[in-house]
Amino acid sequence: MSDWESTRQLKYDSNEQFDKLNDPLSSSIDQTVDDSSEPAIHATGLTKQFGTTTVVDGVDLTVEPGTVYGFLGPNGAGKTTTMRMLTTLTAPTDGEAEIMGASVTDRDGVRSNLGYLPEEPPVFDELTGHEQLQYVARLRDIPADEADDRIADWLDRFDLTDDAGKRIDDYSKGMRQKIGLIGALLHEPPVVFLDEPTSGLDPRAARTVLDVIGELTDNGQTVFLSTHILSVVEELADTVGVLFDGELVAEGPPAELVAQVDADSEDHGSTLEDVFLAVTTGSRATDSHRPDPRGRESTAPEAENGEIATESAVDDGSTGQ
Ligand SMILES: Nc1ncnc2c1ncn2[C@@H]1O[C@H](COP(=O)(O)OP(=O)(O)OP(=O)(O)O)[C@@H](O)[C@H]1O
Repeated sequence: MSDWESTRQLKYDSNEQFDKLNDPLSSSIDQTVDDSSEPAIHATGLTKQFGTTTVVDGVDLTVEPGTVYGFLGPNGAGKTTTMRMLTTLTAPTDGEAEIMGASVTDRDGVRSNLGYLPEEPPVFDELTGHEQLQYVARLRDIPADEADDRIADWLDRFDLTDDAGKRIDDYSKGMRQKIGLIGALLHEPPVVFLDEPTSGLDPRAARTVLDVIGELTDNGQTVFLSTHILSVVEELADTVGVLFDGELVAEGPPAELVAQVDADSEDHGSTLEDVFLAVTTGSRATDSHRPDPRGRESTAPEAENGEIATESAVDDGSTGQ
């Protein structure tokens, strides 16, 4: 086991803005899943700085179509920031990323190919659940008849039919989460980004979400899944990426990562939790030569000061829109 030190744990208010996620410009309907060999998600050197603080640092990743990519990392590692760059909600400071071959700087080209469920579901409290989904369907240019059918099916699937006429203001956290998830999937996007999709859900609803993710990939859709629930990743992910202090410090099929930790510790019976603990202990600032499970030696720069950027340096998310 390594001697890496404990990681810094920085938090911030990451409320998303509904109109940025469901923008009328992002017209989309019946996206045809691209069956070419083009990656669904491809990023090279993806970097984000807030002021002088680098929170995502040169991330390279490739996600093949029809697979689940499990995105792990400690609180404050940069997962949400990475997802916001990949979903065009914030502009990279450096590096490039493509979704289904379209650059994330090409907002219209990308947004039609993706669905995103952020940590805070983008819903209007004053609408009913049904109205909210109709609104999303209109933004996504889904024909009314088709939208009605899809909405009815999803509401039924998530046990929301009887509550669909109630204002979202009166919904529980889990009900809001379900509406947010349906909104992300309604236009059947080729690539879906899910940030803690089972958050607040009861076991039955959480199981439905996991089943749905399996069905999405069966259908050729790609799922980029950020969660702290390792059993979900173990069950679903074809590839796991672990982000730590803004760097992708481990990546591979779960079984391979586990086998590597087994080998390193000369132990058996390691789990994904052991992988997580092994690669996220210590700090990037002090471990410029920590072992890299992807076979690279870290080229981590000197210590960031670890401070949260000042207000003036905060990205308000308006960039890249
Ligand atoms: N707009 C912003 N301005 C300044 N700093 C920010 C901003 N957004 C994020 N950060 C900082 O970037 C770092 C990464 O945050 P991010 O939300 O991406 O982490 P995370 O891995 O998603 O964390 P969690 O698991 O807790 O959700 C944190 O230190 C956070 O304080």
